Amino acid sequence: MSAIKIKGATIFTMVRGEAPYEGDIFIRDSRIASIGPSIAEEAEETLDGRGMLAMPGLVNAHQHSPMSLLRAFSDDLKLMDWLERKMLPAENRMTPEDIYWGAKLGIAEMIKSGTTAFADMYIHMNEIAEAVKETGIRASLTRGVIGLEDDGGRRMGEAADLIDRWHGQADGRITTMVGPHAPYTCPPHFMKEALALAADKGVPVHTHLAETVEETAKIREKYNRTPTEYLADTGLLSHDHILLAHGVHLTPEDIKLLGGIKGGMAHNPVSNLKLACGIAPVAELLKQGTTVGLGTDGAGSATTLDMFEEIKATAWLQKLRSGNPASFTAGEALAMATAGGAELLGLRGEIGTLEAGKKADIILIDLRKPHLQPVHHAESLLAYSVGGADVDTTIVNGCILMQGRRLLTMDEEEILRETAVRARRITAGI
Ligand SMILES: CSC[C@H]1O[C@@H](n2cnc3c(O)ncnc32)[C@H](O)[C@@H]1O
Ligand SMILES: [Zn+2]
Repeated sequence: MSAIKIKGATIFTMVRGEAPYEGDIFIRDSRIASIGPSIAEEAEETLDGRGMLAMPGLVNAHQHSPMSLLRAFSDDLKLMDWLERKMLPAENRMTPEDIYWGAKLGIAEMIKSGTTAFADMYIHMNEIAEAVKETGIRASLTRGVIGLEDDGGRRMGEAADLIDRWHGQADGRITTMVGPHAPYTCPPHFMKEALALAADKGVPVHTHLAETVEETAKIREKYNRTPTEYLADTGLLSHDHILLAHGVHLTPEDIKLLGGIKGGMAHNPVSNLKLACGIAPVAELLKQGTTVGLGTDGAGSATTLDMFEEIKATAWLQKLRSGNPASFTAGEALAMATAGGAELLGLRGEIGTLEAGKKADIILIDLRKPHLQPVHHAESLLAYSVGGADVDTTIVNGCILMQGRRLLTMDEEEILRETAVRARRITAGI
């Protein structure tokens, strides 16, 4: 039994309708035991929350964590060129060890910028799972599978092994999904095979959808469908839980189809901006009843894994798109980065808000800085002024992973040393 008390913080539970208040949080083992204006019970460890804002940890709902090795490696290309000419050749050179260190680099950045849970899709997933287990973060892991090559079967086998070996491991911090990569890399029979595996194992499906106009044109030419209709035809949209990434190019009919899904859409605005993919119709999806969370996508496109950047970009893009600054609020963007992401990872009821009984995934933001004062409206400050570097403390599953900006479960120097050498080797000459 371990207990931690956060004392005298500004608590922003992010429970709908609750305003921030001064108070304490008492954590016992992995959960919030009590939360309120004043808690008398003493704990083995007390964190001084004065000057800090406590809020739910951020959930990065779509990521490729080892792509941190490819950060700032390739700019100014369209998605297909970027993927085929730069990312895939570099990925083909990555060893399982590279993946392990790349994932650790990504996880270090996430913990340092307030992300406590993430959804990952990549290759060599055992190494990513080991990194998640060691570092203490929470993750939903997916072996990305592509059905265009003749070893798709082996990859599907690896997807099944990942689920058997890791689902529910690391004190329940790891869950898993099945990941057919995208409509343009997975023909119908392969999509159906992936769906059958997900149904058999009882796990969600995680896939990319409708990211570019080129994808839309390709799927129209091949199947005379929109990418969304294509997924509906293969049965994926009727699965028990589906995590879709992007959803930039959607027709009104597509949006209606997506209104009925269980799971939701991960919006990745920074990656979509940088690759000039477009602006996703987030407001329309929400109106239709689709849950929307936020993701960064890999650092190979977004360049950072700072979810506060995604929160800002989401609110600003939706305001710009509608031409109405009142059309999308700071609170909506924050809710997408917390409760929305929790729903997408299948963890609603466990994370996403600060409530007694929920998992203790909490971040403390140090507000004692010129760019964070005065505090008129906490939501506006969090959405528009706070950056990842303002996170002082990160707690996952009741364990402190960062305190005073110092990582407690990782050797930061070692990670920087290892990844610098590996990144150079992987990208040489590409
Ligand atoms: C087979 S593992 C996942 C695979 O996805 C690639 N990827 C990274 N970012 C994107 C994106 O924005 N759209 C499509 N695919 C992407 C990554 O490089 C891996 O190869
Ligand atoms: Zn992606």
